[in-house]
Amino acid sequence: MESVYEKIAAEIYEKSYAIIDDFISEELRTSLLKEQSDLLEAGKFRLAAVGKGEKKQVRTEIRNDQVLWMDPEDLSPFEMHYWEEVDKVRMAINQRCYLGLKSFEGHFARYPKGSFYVRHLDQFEQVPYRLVTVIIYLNDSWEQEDEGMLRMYLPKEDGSEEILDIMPKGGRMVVFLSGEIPHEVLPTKKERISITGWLRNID
Ligand SMILES: O=C(O)CCC(=O)C(=O)O
Ligand SMILES: [Fe+2]
Repeated sequence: MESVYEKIAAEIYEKSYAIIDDFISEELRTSLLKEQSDLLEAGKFRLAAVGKGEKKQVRTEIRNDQVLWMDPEDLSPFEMHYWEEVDKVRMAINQRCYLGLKSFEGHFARYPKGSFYVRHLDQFEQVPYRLVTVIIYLNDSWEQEDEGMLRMYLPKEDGSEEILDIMPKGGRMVVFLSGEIPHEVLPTKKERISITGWLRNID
């Protein structure tokens, strides 16, 4: 039988994105959510920046979420568990798509009520090594009226775009090619928690 990792890889190969519900167990989801809220309370989150290196700056008209980067050298047991799962996704994508993915970087993200992230690509000049975006949502519950959708703009053969809105339901994983799918986070009506990361072709 095809594993969930192989299924993700096959979908990435076929359509450049994959959405998998219940990718992590409820136990791991609630543990990561609790960890996030403890870190937030400890004042560890910062307003997210855009750009990289000298061009890095906080621009709240572009994005106004708060993030906490994970330290690969100092992962908590739950973070480690999640990274191991992501590593299986990495290997499956390499087998199927030959992307030569070598490592992962990621951060917790908290979108307070009213926050958003306007349309962008995750791969840009300063971060060409980001090949695959991997997001896991940690929210306890999410309803249509909470908004805060991830809106993906899927490029079509005729040059037009198809819009796909995805609810940030807890346990749901979204994977897509960082350089190919523009996307945005629509303004959220409720606090919205996730881990966003990127598989890279560098160590
Ligand atoms: O949280 C999401 O749904 C997407 C976040 C995002 O686009 C990013 O952090 O680059
Ligand atoms: Fe993004």
